[in-house]
Amino acid sequence: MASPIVDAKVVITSPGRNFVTLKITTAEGVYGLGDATLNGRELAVAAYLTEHVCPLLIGKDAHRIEDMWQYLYRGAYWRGGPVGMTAIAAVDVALWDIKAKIAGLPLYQLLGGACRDGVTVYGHANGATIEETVQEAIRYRDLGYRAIRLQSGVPGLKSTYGVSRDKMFYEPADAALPTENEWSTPRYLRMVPQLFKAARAELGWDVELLHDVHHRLTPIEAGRLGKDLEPYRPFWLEDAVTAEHQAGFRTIRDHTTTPLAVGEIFSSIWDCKTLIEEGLIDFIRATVVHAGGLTHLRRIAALADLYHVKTGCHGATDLSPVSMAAALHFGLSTSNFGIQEYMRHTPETDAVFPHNYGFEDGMLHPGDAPGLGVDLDEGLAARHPYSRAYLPVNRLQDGTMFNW
Ligand SMILES: O=C(O)C(=O)C[C@H](O)[C@H](O)CO
Ligand SMILES: [Mg+2]
Repeated sequence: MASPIVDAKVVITSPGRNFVTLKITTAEGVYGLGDATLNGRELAVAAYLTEHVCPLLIGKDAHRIEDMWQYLYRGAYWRGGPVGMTAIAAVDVALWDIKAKIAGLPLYQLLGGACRDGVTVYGHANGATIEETVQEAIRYRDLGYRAIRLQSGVPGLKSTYGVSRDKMFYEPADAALPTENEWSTPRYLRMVPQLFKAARAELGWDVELLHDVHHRLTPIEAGRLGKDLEPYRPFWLEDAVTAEHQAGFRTIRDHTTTPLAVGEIFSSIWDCKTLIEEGLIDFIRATVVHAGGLTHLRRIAALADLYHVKTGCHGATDLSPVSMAAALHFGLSTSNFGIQEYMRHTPETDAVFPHNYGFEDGMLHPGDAPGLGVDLDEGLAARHPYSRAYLPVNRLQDGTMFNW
């Protein structure tokens, strides 16, 4: 039985940070939500959806999710890219939400059912110094986290990626024009092994420790860091080199057994096909909102499974609760799930997006409400108008423009 789409609209709200949400409604009055947030470029996706995608949806059958995906991807001559793939993701997730609501089942049941008790997540411990970061990691462990990402300030640098004032709610998109960060690879490479040594001494070995390089090393520098960290058995080293320099991962692999993760900025399976097939990575971080939705992320995971690569989806605050819920339904039902990033949203964001998922004992569970289990309070959303916010840019200490 068909469920014709009668409305598709974009809601932009900023309860502390910007979010773009697509709401699709069917003739029966069932609606589904899809996240379309692309940090710092939100209005580009909003316009793409409103001007070029929403008109295509009206009258189409909401149940034909695969066909809709192919229509929007293959049917568009200009394929791929973060803006287009985020827009497709929003449609895709909203349609899965609708289908599961109509079926009266939590979405993970339609994706094959649970294959684990919950979705193990990692939290973010950070501090201005190694001591502060380790104290934060202890706090996260005491909150029940079994996996913790460690990011610390670097002596001699006035600011560093991953270190924030507010410890629970890290928000890098912090200004109406980009903040300028400062970077020194030698200073950083001296700090990280000391951080892991101190963390293992205090936390022991029962907790997984992760680290995000945030695209800042050359392959040989990353190989050196991976080797230096081996004694402390990190769960992964993330984005060790720029994501587009795929051959760089071969060099890193030649020098270290530290597991490698990449992919939060990937838009499609084509961005990670070689990395997966050639065994150059251990975790693929492609995420539901930026890689074409659940339909496409499941394809990526299926390819990765063949090569023993696990998922480790991006889950920063710029992925709205709609994306977090979709990631949890996906993680619960995907056999080669590895870990899920979990940066908590602020209470203001949670109020705009009331949701069913909950954290217990180091794991999130999406809950058993039909669909995604997330709603959008449009009245409240309207009280938080869009406010332009950029991610920072980064320069070396001599002023050279660098990767952020
Ligand atoms: O969460 C991570 O691993 C990140 O690297 C966070 C990103 O910088 C952030 O989501 C960019 O929008
Ligand atoms: Mg990252």
